Amino acid sequence: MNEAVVQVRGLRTQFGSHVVHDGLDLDLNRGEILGVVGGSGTGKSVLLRAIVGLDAVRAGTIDVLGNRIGTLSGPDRRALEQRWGVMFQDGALFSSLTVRENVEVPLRAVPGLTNAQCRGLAELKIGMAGLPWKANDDMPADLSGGMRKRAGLARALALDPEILFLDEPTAGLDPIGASAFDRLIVTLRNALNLSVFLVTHDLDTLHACCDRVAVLAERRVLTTGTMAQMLDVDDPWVHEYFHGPRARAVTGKD
Ligand SMILES: Nc1ncnc2c1ncn2[C@@H]1O[C@H](COP(=O)(O)OP(=O)(O)OP(=O)(O)O)[C@@H](O)[C@H]1O
Repeated sequence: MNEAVVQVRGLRTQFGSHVVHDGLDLDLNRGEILGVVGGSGTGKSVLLRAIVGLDAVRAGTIDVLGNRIGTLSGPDRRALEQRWGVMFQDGALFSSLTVRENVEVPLRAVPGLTNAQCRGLAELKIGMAGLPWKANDDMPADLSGGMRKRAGLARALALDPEILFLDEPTAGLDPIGASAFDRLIVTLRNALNLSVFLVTHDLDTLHACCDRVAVLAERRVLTTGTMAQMLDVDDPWVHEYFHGPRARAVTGKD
């Protein structure tokens, strides 16, 4: 029996008169890597931001690890935030802090951790994200795009989260860097028993990482299933996406 660590029901989000989601339902099950795909502007990032409480919800409910988003007291909300990590598309690092200091930011909010413990834990997470120790003292501006993403991942892992939210983790990476990042996501999921909500356009990432895919279209989740199941979905966008030339290049099938 699947345990949903994220459960979205009847979600409606909108900015002014622009409705992004309407009646959207989605589950992220414990231990799975769920790929969230959809055309540009279908609301993948807004969905991620709504789940972690950064974008307002007009209707519907979002439960994360049994807690209803939008109803929690300050301390409960902060306690819940410590159980997830978010890696935004550009890494969202503080430009005036070193990589280690960036990763220390969430650790500093934990009562009882000494400076030395924060430092040690930050260095551990930076190593887990696949960065060399030399990167600890680098400023974000000194890093390549791929290294910045790994630094953002290290920060997302800082508090030993149960859920990892990744917004287009391989966007802008060269194919070798992207496939290394894909492998890292799977390795970390397996080692840390993470549940992963992964927004992506990258078909290679879907194939390499994802147990299930959710397709966003028409303001809701149009379909969910395995990559194999996506091949049989009778919808023009889904068909083009999973059977188009780029999909054939990934699978090697005509
Ligand atoms: N803060 C905001 N204010 C107004 N409109 C917004 C805001 N954030 C997002 N939107 C709009 O919501 C829609 C969905 O945006 P979102 O970034 O979630 O799309 P996406 O599916 O992630 O797109 P892409 O694949 O291009 O990154 C877009 O039309 C966008 O312009």
